[in-house]
Amino acid sequence: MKIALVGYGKMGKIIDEIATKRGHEIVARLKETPTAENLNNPDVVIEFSLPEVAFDNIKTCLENKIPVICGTTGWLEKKPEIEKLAVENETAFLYGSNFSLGVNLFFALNEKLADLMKNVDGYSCQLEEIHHVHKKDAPSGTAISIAEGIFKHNPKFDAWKLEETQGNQLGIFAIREDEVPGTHSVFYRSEVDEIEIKHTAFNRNGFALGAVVAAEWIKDKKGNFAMKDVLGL
Ligand SMILES: NC(=O)C1=CN([C@@H]2O[C@H](COP(=O)(O)OP(=O)(O)OC[C@H]3O[C@@H](n4cnc5c(N)ncnc54)[C@H](OP(=O)(O)O)[C@@H]3O)[C@@H](O)[C@H]2O)C=CC1
Ligand SMILES: O=C(O)C1=N[C@H](C(=O)O)C[C@H](O)C1
Repeated sequence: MKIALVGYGKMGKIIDEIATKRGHEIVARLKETPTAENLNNPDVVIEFSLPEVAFDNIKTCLENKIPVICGTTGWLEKKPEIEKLAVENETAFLYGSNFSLGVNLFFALNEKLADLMKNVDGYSCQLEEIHHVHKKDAPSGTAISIAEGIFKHNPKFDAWKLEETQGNQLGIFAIREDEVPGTHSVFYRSEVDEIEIKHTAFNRNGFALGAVVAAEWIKDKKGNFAMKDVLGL
């Protein structure tokens, strides 16, 4: 398969190595705005860039009828527009706040726990994410997905906010520390105990492998997808 990498920073470089080992050809490695010319006719684009450029980058790819796998976080208020473009251009789009298998299992576990806790009194809920100091957005895209998983099952919450939980707003502590690749926790605390579920990434390889697997999966599809479709979760 021919893959164009849009964004060639920490993630783009690891995706390059993994995709090449899996037999794919990398036809573009872009640190700038993609165009029909510099994309070099790929089967799929994998987009890991910056929050402020992701929307325009994805739009250009979809308008050129190229399927896009996007891992860039921090631009999601415009996702409905992108999903419309994927349909109008008869191509495919998949956004994942986190492409690792472990986090996608964690998302499912979080929803199960949220469903159990919805009728239990006496527990407060709080999220925490820890990332490296270079991260541009807060809270992380993964923390937002975890919060949305809780909203789906527990009607006590319908919005998130940074810091502490308050009323219907689920709190997310966003901590920036050294070179931490990504740690996410959900806490339910009562006066007598605490339940914690936690995912810790040891490095970025799981994110990169998931993005390549998603690119292999989406190649001949049309429409809008999520990582749970790829993994059958
Ligand atoms: N979904 C997931 O599983 C994961 C998502 N992420 C997310 O992916 C994104 C990228 O992460 P990471 O690789 O660590 O970030 P980096 O900052 O290391 O890389 C960003 C890259 O984008 C390049 N860039 C700048 N402007 C443009 C442009 N207009 N078009 C294309 N590329 C451009 C930068 O170039 P230059 O260096 O020249 O500025 C750089 O190469 C972040 O939003 C992060 O949160 C990260 C890990 C996992
Ligand atoms: O910026 C990162 O590094 C990461 N970003 C994603 C996010 O915002 O959730 C995924 C992962 O946690 C690493």
